[in-house]
Amino acid sequence: MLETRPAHKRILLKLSGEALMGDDAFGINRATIVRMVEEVAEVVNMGVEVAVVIGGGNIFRGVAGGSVGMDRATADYMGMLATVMNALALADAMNKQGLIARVMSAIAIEQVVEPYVRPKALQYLEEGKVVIFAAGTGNPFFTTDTAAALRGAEIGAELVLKATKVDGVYTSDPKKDLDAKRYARLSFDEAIAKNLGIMDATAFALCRDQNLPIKVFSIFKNGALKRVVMGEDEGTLVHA
Ligand SMILES: Nc1ncnc2c1ncn2[C@@H]1O[C@H](COP(=O)(O)OP(=O)(O)O)[C@@H](O)[C@H]1O
Ligand SMILES: O=c1ccn([C@@H]2O[C@H](COP(=O)(O)OP(=O)(O)O)[C@@H](O)[C@H]2O)c(=O)[nH]1
Repeated sequence: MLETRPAHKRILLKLSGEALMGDDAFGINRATIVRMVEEVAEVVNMGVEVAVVIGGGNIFRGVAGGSVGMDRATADYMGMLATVMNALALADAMNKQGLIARVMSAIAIEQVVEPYVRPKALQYLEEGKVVIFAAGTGNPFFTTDTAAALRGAEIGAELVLKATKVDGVYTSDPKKDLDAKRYARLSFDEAIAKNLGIMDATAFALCRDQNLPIKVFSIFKNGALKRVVMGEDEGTLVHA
C-alpha cells in the first residue's frame, strides 16, 4: 500500500530566484509564482511545517551588468535586497492562495518586513504559518543556498530542499555537458571533493557538519515537491 503520510514534519525549501522568471528575461513571472505556491500549499495542507529561503538571481541579474566593477560587498547587498522583493511577492501570492505567510529579513528594514528572530520563526512554524526568510544570511560573500543550510539548521528542519532549474545533481553541469549522469544519491564529501557546481561548498559543508540532508529537485516538474515530502524517489539526495 502507498504511504499517505508525509515523510517529514518540518522542511526548509530553497526556491531559486532565477526560476521565478519563468520564460521572462528577468523579474517575477506571475503564472510561475502562482504554480510554485500551489505546490507549497499542497504540502502545507498535509500538515508539513514549511520555511522558505528565496533567492534573488531573477532581479539581481537585471543589475548585474551595472554591477561590473562594483565593490563586491555592495553588489551583494543589492542581491540581498532583491531577495526581499521576491519574498514580498511570494508572501503575497501565498496569502492569496489561502496560506498565512510571514516574511523575516536578515537585514533590518522594519517598515517593510519584520526582522529575523529565531524563536518567533519557530512559533510561526508551530502555528502552521509559512515563514519566508529574506535577505539571505545578511552577509555579503554568501549565497542563499548557504542561508538555506543555516536557517535549516537553526529551525531544526529534517531536510533542506533545493528546488532549482535541473532535476538533481549530475556528474557535471547538465546544461553544458549532454553526457552528464544524474546521481540518485551521493555523500557531502563526494559533492565537495568533486566540486559539483549545483551548490556552493559552504552550504554543503554546513549541512554535512549538522547532519542535515539536502534534496535537489526540479522546480519545473509538477508534483515534485510533494513527492519529495512523501519520501518518494525524486531528484538527488545529498547525505552525510
Ligand atoms: N553537477 C551539477 N549538477 C547539477 N547542476 C549543476 C551542476 N553543476 C552546475 N550545475 C548548474 O547549477 C545550476 C543550479 O545552481 P544555481 O544557478 O545556483 O541555482 P539556483 O538559482 O537554484 O540557486 C543548474 O541550473 C545547473 O546548470
Ligand atoms: O547570504 C547572502 C545571500 C545572498 N547574497 C547575494 O544575493 C544574491 C542573490 O542570491 P542567490 O544568487 O543565491 O539567488 P538565486 O541563485 O537563488 O537566484 C547573491 O548573488 C549574492 O550577491 C549575499 O550576498 N549573501
